[in-house]
Amino acid sequence: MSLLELRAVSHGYRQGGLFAPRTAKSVLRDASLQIAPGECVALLGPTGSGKSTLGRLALGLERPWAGDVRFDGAPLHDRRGRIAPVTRRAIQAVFQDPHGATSPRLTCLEVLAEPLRAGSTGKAALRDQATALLRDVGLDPALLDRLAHRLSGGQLQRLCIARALAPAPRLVLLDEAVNSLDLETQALVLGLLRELRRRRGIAYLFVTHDLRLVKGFADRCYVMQDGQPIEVADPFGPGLVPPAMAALRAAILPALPGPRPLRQPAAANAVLP
Ligand SMILES: Nc1ncnc2c1ncn2[C@@H]1O[C@H](COP(=O)(O)OP(=O)(O)OP(=O)(O)O)[C@@H](O)[C@H]1O
Repeated sequence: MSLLELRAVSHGYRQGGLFAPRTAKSVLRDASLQIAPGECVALLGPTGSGKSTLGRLALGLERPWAGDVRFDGAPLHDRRGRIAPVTRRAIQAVFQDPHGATSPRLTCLEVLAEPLRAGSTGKAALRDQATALLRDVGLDPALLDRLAHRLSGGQLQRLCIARALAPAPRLVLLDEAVNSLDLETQALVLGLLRELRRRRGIAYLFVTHDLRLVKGFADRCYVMQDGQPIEVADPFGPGLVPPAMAALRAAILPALPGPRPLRQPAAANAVLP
C-alpha cells in the first residue's frame, strides 16, 4: 500500500481582484503520484511547473479542486476538512531557505521545543530530546542555547531537519531543501538525509529543479510535464525521456568545459568578396 497517493488531482489558483476580472489558473491537471513507505521519490521540473503546489497538497496545506490525496490508504482530510493530529505529525517538511523558516529570536532549543512539547513532559526531558536530535543531524549539542540565526547556513538547515524529525515523521517533503547550500554542504546534507532515511525508514518527496542532485539519492523520479508528474524510469539513460526532462538534462553544464574548436585563421592572401 502507498504511504502517500495523489489520484487524478487537479489544482490551481484564482487570479485577479478588485480591478481585474477573476480567472482561474490551472497548475496541476489530472496529476497522479505514489510514494511507498521508506521510499525516496524525486519530483523534478522547471520553475513554475507546479512542484511546490503538489508539495503543498501532500502536506495538506491546500485541498485540490478535484481528485484525492490519500495518506496511509485514507483520505488526508476528513469530511470536515481536518487532518488527524497523528497524520499531521507524520508529514513534515524542510524548505529551501532555513533563515526564512526560523525566527531570529529563538535559540536552537526553542526551535526544537515546539514540535517536541506535544510528546514530552518537563524541561529536562525536552532538553534531552533536543540534544539527541542535534546529535542525529551531526550538530554539537553545545549549540543548543545559541540563537538559531547565529548558525551557518548549513548548520541552520541541519537544525530545520532536526525540527522536522522531532515528531517522528513517516514522510518528509524536501522542497529544494539543499538548493541554497554550497556544493560541499549540499553533499554533506544529502549524505545526512540518506543516513537518516536508512536508520528511521522515513520516505522523502524530494522536490528539486536540479537533476544532478537526484543521482544516487532518489529511488524513483517524476518530472512535471504539462501539469502532470510523469515517471521517468532512467533519467540518465540513453532512452527517450519527456521533453521537460530532456531540457533539465541539457541545463547541466559539463564539470569541465571541453576545448573549443579553434577558428581557422583567415588566410593572409584571402580574396575578399
Ligand atoms: N498562492 C498562489 N497564488 C497564485 N498563483 C500561484 C500561487 N502559488 C503558485 N502560483 C503559481 O502557480 C504556478 C506553479 O507554482 P509552483 O510554485 O508550484 O511551481 P514550482 O515548480 O514549485 O516553481 P519553483 O521551482 O520556481 O518553486 C506558478 O505559475 C505560480 O506563479
